[in-house]
Amino acid sequence: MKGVLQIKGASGREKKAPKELESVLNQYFGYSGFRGKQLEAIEAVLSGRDCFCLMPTGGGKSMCYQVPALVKTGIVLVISPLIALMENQVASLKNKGIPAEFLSSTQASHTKQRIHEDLDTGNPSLKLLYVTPELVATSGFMAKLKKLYNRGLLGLVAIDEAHCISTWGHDFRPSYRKLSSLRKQFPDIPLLALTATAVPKVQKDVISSLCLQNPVILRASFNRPNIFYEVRYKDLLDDVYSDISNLLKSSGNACSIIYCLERAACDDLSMHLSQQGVSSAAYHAGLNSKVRSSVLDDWLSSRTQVVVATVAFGYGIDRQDVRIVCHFNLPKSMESFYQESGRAGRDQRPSRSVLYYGLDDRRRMEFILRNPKINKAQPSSSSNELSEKALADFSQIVDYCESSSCRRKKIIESFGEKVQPTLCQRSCDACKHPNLVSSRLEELRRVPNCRFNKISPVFQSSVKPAHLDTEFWNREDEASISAEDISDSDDGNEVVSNIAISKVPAKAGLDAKFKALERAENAYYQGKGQTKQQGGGLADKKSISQTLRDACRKRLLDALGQAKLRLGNIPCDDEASATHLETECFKKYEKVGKTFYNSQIAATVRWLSSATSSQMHDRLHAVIDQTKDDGASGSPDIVPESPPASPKIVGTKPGETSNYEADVKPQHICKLGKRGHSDVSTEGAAASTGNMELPSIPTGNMVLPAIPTFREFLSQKGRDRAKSYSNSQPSGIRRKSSGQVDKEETSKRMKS
Ligand SMILES: Nc1ncnc2c1ncn2[C@@H]1O[C@H](COP(=O)(O)OP(=O)(O)OP(=O)(O)O)[C@@H](O)[C@H]1O
Ligand SMILES: [Mg+2]
Repeated sequence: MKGVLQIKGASGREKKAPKELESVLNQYFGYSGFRGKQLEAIEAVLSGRDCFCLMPTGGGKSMCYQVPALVKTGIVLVISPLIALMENQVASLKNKGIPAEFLSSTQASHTKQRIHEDLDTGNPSLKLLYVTPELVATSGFMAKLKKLYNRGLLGLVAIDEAHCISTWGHDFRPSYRKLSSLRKQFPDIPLLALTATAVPKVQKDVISSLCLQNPVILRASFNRPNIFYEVRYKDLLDDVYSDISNLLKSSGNACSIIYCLERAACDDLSMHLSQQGVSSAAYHAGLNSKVRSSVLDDWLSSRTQVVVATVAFGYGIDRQDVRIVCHFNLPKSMESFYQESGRAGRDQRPSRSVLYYGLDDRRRMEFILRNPKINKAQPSSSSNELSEKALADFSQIVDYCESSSCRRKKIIESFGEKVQPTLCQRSCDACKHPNLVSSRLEELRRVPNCRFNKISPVFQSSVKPAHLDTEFWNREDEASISAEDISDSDDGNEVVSNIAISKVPAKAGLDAKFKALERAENAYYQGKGQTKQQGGGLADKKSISQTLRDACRKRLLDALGQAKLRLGNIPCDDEASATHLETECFKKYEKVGKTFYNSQIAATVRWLSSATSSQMHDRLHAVIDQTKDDGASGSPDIVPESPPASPKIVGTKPGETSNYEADVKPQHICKLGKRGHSDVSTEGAAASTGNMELPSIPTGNMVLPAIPTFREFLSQKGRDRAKSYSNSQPSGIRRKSSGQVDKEETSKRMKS
């Protein structure tokens, strides 16, 4: 290699004048001066000190160990979390004529052998060696390092992405914890810990976990002044796909990254963008490595404008001129968001971060985060603690989106840094267009509450969501590390990566997803020690208790009393009628369980609040007949009112038109018994929720609450939302037609 400055002794002080260091920077990297804390970090390790260096994403942390490698005796060992990251840096160093290699199971054995042979020589040619934390933990590799150290050939150990060592960090990696022995193994070799994303608690944790001794602590500001931050609200957009594609088109084919939570969403969005004329490709761990590297190559060489990716597209992607980073789904924490959005504008030129906030996305992420796998590497942490922490981290992102105050300030303060009020200079949407942001948030608040709060038992469960296909960590890369490289690896316990692994193919149709949903629901009940309805009895928790039945009968009795007040005398015994109605509900749903039973009771109460006399008569005829037969009532026969002209909606207020009228489907028509007595079809065991209005069943002159199928239940919910959302929208706001919302929301829900 050309002109490396040779200095005696790997350890100890090897001070260099800043001018000399600058000339090395210029000679090898072509940069005229150091950025941020680079020089201080380099000087610290050259003086033999441990150093903790916190610099923003794209701040140039790599230089803090690359320059020392060129001026220091011995090899710089770089510990890095991902093979992709190592490959990328090694290739770029080699291009500059700097002898660098990485060791991983992905390399051919002859390459590995060549590297090992070089390390074994008295004077290795290598200046930088990149390895995974798993490899460092193996006894074989540690022995090799010891040999290097004993021969005075280990110059510096750099731990990149050092926040991975902390369980409080956003990408905790159990194998990083093994690095705590480095300080003891190599007492006089400087350790350099580098990270962009560490709150004060994580900073302390990193320093103590690595046992850094009297380290030089360098903290640059987290501020990325060249990034404009913006949030867009999916629920207020006509068409999020068009919005994104317009955004990308208006940027003039700029290089961009879009992050999605799920693989299927990447494929889907990439397809939509391509259809709308944006050059894009999907990238996720579900694609084979050939496809992934060709996607990456095309993007790096500008043949593709946009990569639509999961977090698999992350560390190590060092394209300097990324102009836009979009989040199509919510990131899981502010740290993840900062890392990901920080991939924009590494060349320090103006760039954008656009986060698409959706209420459904929020619920989905909350569900995922509620289900962390117990991390055995941390016996003190219960799954509840982990989940609480994850939810607390996530709430910062929700706050970022749902607040009208400066986005930049929110980001920076989340890392514990104080912010001057004048810092932003209108470089976020909230500072640039405060009125617009406030009014959008107002609109968002008018989106029905149920979107925030109503979560089905499935989504609250502690079971693994079989229908989710998310990526929080690049598993593929980890999986590619062979047993040879991983000694006693505990990555199987990794918290973040195990949260959701799909068993449903990404492109599974709606039916498959329904089935998966049902399976998840079954698993939920099993997880609760309960048996779902299939063919038999219910375990205690799900069964309909006598107390519940009595309470429901009382509820029906009250509703019946109100109905009688409204309609005048109806010749039926109240107690018997309430019992009759309750028994109907019970018979229908005793095998299914109390959720459906409760819903049916609620539907019946609503029916009682709007039924006509003739409808009451028809439904309660058995009780009325009995009353008459018993001679308990001397009232004359009821003269039925005219049947409703069109099917009515149970619970619809007088004068209110409904979207449902046209939707009553033939399969719902009840079989009529004698005198119009209904026998509601039990097809599809599902029911309304307490606040859902369901289509009634027209049966001649009678209207009964319908029992929708599971599918209808979901699409009804969509219609319901669309209706109240459109009611809540001020005129002039663009909105979807209810049918459109219905279709989209149902399919969105199913995608989740
Ligand atoms: N002094 C400098 N002057 C100009 N460009 C620099 C300088 N130092 C580094 N860079 C460039 O900045 C880019 C980002 O550097 P680097 O990858 O080291 O950032 P990082 O801090 O490690 O970011 P991340 O946190 O995302 O890993 C690289 O392309 C690098 O070559
Ligand atoms: Mg880096």
